[in-house]
Amino acid sequence: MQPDISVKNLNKVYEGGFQALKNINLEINRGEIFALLGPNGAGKTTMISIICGITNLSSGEVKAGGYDIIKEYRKARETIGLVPQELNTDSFETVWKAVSFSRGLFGKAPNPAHIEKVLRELSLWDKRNNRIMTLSGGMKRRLMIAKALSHEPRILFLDEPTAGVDVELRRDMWEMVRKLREDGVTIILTTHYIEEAEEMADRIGVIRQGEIILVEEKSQLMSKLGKKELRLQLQNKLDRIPGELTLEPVELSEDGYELIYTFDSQQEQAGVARLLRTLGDIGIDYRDLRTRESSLEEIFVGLVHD
Ligand SMILES: Nc1ncnc2c1ncn2[C@@H]1O[C@H](COP(=O)(O)OP(=O)(O)OP(=O)(O)O)[C@@H](O)[C@H]1O
Repeated sequence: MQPDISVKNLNKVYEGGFQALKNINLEINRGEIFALLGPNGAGKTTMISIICGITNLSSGEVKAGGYDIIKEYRKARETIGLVPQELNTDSFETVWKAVSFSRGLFGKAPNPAHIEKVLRELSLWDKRNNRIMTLSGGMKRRLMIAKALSHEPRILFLDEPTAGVDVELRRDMWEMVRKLREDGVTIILTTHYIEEAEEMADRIGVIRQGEIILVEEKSQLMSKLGKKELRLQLQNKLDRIPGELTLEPVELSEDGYELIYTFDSQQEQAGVARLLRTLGDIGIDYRDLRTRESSLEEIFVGLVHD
């Protein structure tokens, strides 16, 4: 199957000589939710802007919906809806007019039924005759999405979609993005909230200093790079790790009441069984035991700050 977005050997050098993107290769499949993670200044917005035709590329080839973004700009652009970071929507216009106008910009014939559907899905239907300036911040954000969806794009870019929104709206937006995916829309989002990627993404790409350093299915990423931790609360305090355990990846908590055993998520559980057996053999009792898996956040921090 042809990917919805295809980026080949993409480079971006800004005027002044700063290279913001270095030989990016990436394919995004139809109907997936792809999260692009990276620290500030890594190149996320630059990449999105190039794919959407807002910024020129320096070299390489980019296709959206199968169309070359330079040679077939209009067709490529038509396949894309972009929800930018900035909310630049303070106006006297009504919600309905603003969304209808956005559709017109793409040269598409009016389709009130589609606009109604979009407004209803984004819980903006009741506000359709309200002026934009009277909307709350959260509603303005929904409006940005409605505008991006007005021309029925098959690809939706969300640049930091939930930055600064409250928890409830964030959950609503996640729900909405999932619904869009069910409708077959391909979704690419950049986010600083690792939780967002963890919750929603099918695949995750990590970008650092203009380079894609990893692209992986979320589940594989978690199991490949994730760590598990077993914490044993001891019946009696230990002053140091017993000699029988020195070869194991075990640490003792500062207060001496907890043994912490760390192992790879993929590793089989034999190590745990061996540890518990050894503890039994040398007479160390424990009151409780807990396991914990590392979060995507810990994996991400490990990747970008080494
Ligand atoms: N017009 C420009 N001219 C020169 N350098 C630029 C320009 N725009 C961006 N840059 C630089 O390119 C790099 C990538 O910026 P970009 O905005 O793509 O990062 P980002 O990953 O989106 O960051 P953030 O998460 O902070 O939005 C940064 O070092 C930035 O300073």
